[in-house]
Amino acid sequence: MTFVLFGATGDLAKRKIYPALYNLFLNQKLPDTFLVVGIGRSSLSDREYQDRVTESLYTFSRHLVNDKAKKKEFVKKFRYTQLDISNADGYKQLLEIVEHNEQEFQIMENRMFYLSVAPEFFEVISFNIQKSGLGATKGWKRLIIEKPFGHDLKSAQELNEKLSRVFEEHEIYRIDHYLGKPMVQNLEALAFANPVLQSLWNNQYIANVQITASETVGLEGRAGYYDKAGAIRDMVQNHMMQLLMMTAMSLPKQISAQEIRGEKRKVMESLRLMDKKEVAKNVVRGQYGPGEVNSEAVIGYLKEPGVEDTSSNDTFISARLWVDNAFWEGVPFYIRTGKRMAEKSTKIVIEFKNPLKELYSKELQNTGPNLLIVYVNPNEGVSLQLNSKNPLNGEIEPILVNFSANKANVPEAYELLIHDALKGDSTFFAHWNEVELSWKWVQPILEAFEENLVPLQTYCAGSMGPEASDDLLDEDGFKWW
Ligand SMILES: NC(=O)C1=CN([C@@H]2O[C@H](COP(=O)(O)OP(=O)(O)OC[C@H]3O[C@@H](n4cnc5c(N)ncnc54)[C@H](OP(=O)(O)O)[C@@H]3O)[C@@H](O)[C@H]2O)C=CC1
Ligand SMILES: O=C1O[C@H](COP(=O)(O)O)[C@@H](O)[C@H](O)[C@H]1O
Repeated sequence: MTFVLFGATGDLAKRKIYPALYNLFLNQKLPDTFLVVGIGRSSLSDREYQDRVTESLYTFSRHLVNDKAKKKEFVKKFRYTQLDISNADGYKQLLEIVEHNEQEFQIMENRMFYLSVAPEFFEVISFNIQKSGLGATKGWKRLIIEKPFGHDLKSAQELNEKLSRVFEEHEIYRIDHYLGKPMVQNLEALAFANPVLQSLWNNQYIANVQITASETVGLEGRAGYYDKAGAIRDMVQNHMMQLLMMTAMSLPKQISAQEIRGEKRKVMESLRLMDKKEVAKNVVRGQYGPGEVNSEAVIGYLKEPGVEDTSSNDTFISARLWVDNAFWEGVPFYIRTGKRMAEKSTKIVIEFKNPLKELYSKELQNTGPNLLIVYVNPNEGVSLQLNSKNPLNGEIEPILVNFSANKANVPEAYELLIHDALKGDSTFFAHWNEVELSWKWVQPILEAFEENLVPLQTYCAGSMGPEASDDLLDEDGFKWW
């Protein structure tokens, strides 16, 4: 297999892709014969490129690089080609290099094209892969692409149309790194391996579902991208919607990529679309002001380097969604995500109905609802909030039954995903249908923001977002957990 990596000198390659490949190599999960052909604009010799790969392993690999011989064997597989992505002629030379190496090292003609470059290059690269003959292999060809997939519904559809001239849907692996997180991959197992949960996973027992992805970081030098994207495109259209699909999907008859993606698609098809005039009733749009995060003073968004002081970009979104199918009719799904919030936490909270409270209101006055909490990041685990009698005072009070996953040596999201793509398993990649349906839900929100139909609420850095976000749940008699 030849792993053709566009963007080989970039940040993602250095932080995620090389360490992931190295860990797969150590665990013997890469094909016996493989070669990585890295592509960038910079001028580098193979040796200089290999040194960069080595440096990335020392800095970012989850395994210590203490076996020098193994490390040497691994980096020997890396070759570098300087190529301007938009220059069609350069791809002929790239084909020659790939073919030469395939022959010399008897590598099977399986080619993985990984586009770790800005999205405006996706189209030209795929076009040139086809035109140069790189895509005409005797084995398989696959494409891994990073987000963002389009800027809105129309641009996503156009991009997909162009990619699908070169790659069939089953050859395209759209990375959403949230789908590579072990606890997200565990969601379906939690349901199918636990009949007790499975039988409760519907509107008869569940009062609401809350999905939070809060971050403490601010812009991290990415103003150029983020100020145009906002939380709505950066997190909601992709990661939050994937978490929603994974939570709301019904158990498929078989655990296969096709069936799971089919169930996710059904969720998206049942998602109630909003008219842009309804957006303000269901979506809260926020931007952080100055404040304190982890006991340190931080500046507000408008003072961040690279951000115009008139920017109305959203750094926080919360929203109420409805999945109009037989399982979820009447159950609100709430999502919230933002930068510069009080804590770094991604979690899914299922709040169960509490019919007994009506009957025993006096006895159960100190109790809480039953909650199932799936901690995705940075902690991984599951908690169940039950009510139990406190032997000290005889009161019935909430208690938490906790399971914390052992994170030692758990593969990182990119490792799991690259391994799946190499095996041809697309279960945890975003299918085009999911991406398109997700943009369909997001599109009226983009338009409402554009036309200023939704007030921009300022929140203090270090808080859990604007008050309006709490009000959204309060209207329905709930609160964020
Ligand atoms: N970094 C991250 O953590 C994440 C990134 N992503 C996505 O991954 C992709 C890559 O991001 P990132 O690595 O951060 O980007 P960088 O800006 O760090 O790297 C961009 C890469 O593209 C190469 N490049 C740019 N223009 C050309 C050109 N004309 N011809 C050839 N090569 C070119 C650069 O080469 P050179 O250095 O030689 O100029 C470099 O290797 C983006 O789509 C981003 O949205 C997604 C999630 C997280
Ligand atoms: O894709 C992105 O995700 C990160 C958050 O990822 P996590 O794994 O740390 O939860 C976010 O910071 C970034 O803005 C976004 O592009």
